[in-house]
Amino acid sequence: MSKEKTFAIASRRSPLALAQARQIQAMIVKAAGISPEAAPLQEYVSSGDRNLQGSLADIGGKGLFTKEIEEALLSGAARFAVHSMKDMPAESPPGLVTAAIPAREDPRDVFISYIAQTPWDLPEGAKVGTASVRRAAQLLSRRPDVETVPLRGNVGTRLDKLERGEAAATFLALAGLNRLELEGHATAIMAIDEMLPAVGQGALCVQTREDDVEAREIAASFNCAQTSVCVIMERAFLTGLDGSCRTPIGGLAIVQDGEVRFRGELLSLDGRERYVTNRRLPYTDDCAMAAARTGAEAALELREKAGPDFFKRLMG
Ligand SMILES: NCc1[nH]cc(CCC(=O)O)c1CC(=O)O
Repeated sequence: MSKEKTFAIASRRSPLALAQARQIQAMIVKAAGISPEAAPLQEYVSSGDRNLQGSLADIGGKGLFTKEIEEALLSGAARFAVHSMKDMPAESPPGLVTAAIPAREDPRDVFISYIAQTPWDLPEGAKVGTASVRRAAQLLSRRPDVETVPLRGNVGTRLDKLERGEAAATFLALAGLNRLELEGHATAIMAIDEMLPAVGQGALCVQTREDDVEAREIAASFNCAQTSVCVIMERAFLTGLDGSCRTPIGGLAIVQDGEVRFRGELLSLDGRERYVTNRRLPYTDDCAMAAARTGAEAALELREKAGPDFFKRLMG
């Protein structure tokens, strides 16, 4: 491939975003046979990173962390963008596509605390810091006595806040800790049936302009077919329920023994209501459409289980 061309990669400026972008940079360099200088990282400060007060749900939900980067792609300033799949809105903005979903990192959450080994042996009434309505509801469903308090900021900031005693414990995605080589901070890894991860957790989204055939071809070479199918199923599930970030929703698909195995759950904010669905689909080379259908059906099942007033109660 041509050595004159540059393939700038747009990323958020947080340490995690940059670590993710560097991983993708290595894949691009290898796939395109270019030098790292031909695929420089470009850093952007997103509106989500600038407004760290309040809860994520209050300041505008999904899309918050991706807008500036998408503009860089559309203007041609960058050829690739790297995002956490978990932070991506349901639909691609006009003119952009998801060109690759590389192999997923560990999707599980970890528990971090200086005073307890697991969430189940926290002292009564302990303050647990999390800005995630999902993690809060999942915790409260089994530990209704604990108090959840907001804990915001990037991974490093949250670890610092915990150390300073702003909360007795917190939860973080293991994928993020692994990418930052901070996994030593984990006190315990949460089992999937204790804390079902967020849809897309641990997966990355490599975005390009729709008409950038060259960039799309490079990205396609490191797409992971299995991860893509899993993410398609999970995101169809999320879209079928609510993509706003304001509803406690977990969803994870895994390819195992020739099947895509999906588990999804919907909770009330206080964790007292919890609705679960499990699905299986034979895994084939062309099961993406069926995966999307399965995810949507799972969402419909939970809508029916939760009842017509569930979302009204949630907001009210
Ligand atoms: N919402 C922020 C965010 N987006 C992606 C990750 C972790 C990495 C991943 O899930 O791929 C995190 C931090 C966290 O939840 O601990």
